[in-house]
Amino acid sequence: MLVYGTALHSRLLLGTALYPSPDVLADAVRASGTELVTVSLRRESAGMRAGQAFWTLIQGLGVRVLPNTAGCHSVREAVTTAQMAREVFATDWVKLEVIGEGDTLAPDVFGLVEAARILTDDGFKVFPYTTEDLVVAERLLRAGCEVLMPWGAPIGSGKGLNNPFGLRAMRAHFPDVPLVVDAGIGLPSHAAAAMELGYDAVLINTAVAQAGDPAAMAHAFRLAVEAGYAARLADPMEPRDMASPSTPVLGQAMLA
Ligand SMILES: CC(=O)[C@@H](O)[C@H](O)COP(=O)(O)O
Repeated sequence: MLVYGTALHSRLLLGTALYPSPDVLADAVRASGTELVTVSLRRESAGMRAGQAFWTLIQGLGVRVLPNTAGCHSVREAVTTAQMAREVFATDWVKLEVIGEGDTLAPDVFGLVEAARILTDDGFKVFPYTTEDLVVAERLLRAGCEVLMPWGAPIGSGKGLNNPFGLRAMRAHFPDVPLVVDAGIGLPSHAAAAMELGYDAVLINTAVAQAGDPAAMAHAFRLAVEAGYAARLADPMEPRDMASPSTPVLGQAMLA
């Protein structure tokens, strides 16, 4: 996947929150084969000591970092958090979340577009966490975003792809824009389904971090993402309503 001029070979993006320990997180990152992990500035700056240890751990893993504005509920908060993250993590990439509603953690798409415009004008490479709404998607592209990250389902829900039709429409409408399903994926089969729809990558946190064996689950997601991507490249058959014999019969059997 080429995003903001950078080639990412792994199509699995991993969140770094909610792991039972730093060692488990490190094992999961390695098992996932990811090249890009998202980190929350708010979490890392909560305790200076812990923040520094976490940052040292991430740097040792040799992966690229995508700071996020998780937990921000206003444009101002998201923009300020992104600007601080740029200093702390020394990158102009930012996963932009502007949360609009507490029960579903649905994005505030109006605030998202506004914040995306401010940040791209300020030189950021914005990865917006959005819905599958095509109008919002157009506005985000016009605001300077070169990648879109629609939700699969609410963050942390593990529900999978709530609206495969909407995600399919988004893929068809933006054939050349890198698209990443972000949030709500609970199982490797959900990730494979996203890739089979033609998505370029998936971003997963909770389903790996909260698994009984996060490293094993990270490996399972890695395989699923590769399988789904390979299936998409292999041009899957179209489903049909009626049966179609898979063993065509020509002529009649010669029975004595
Ligand atoms: C960490 C992060 O970026 C999350 O906000 C992201 O949306 C992942 O969601 P899940 O935890 O549902 O995988």
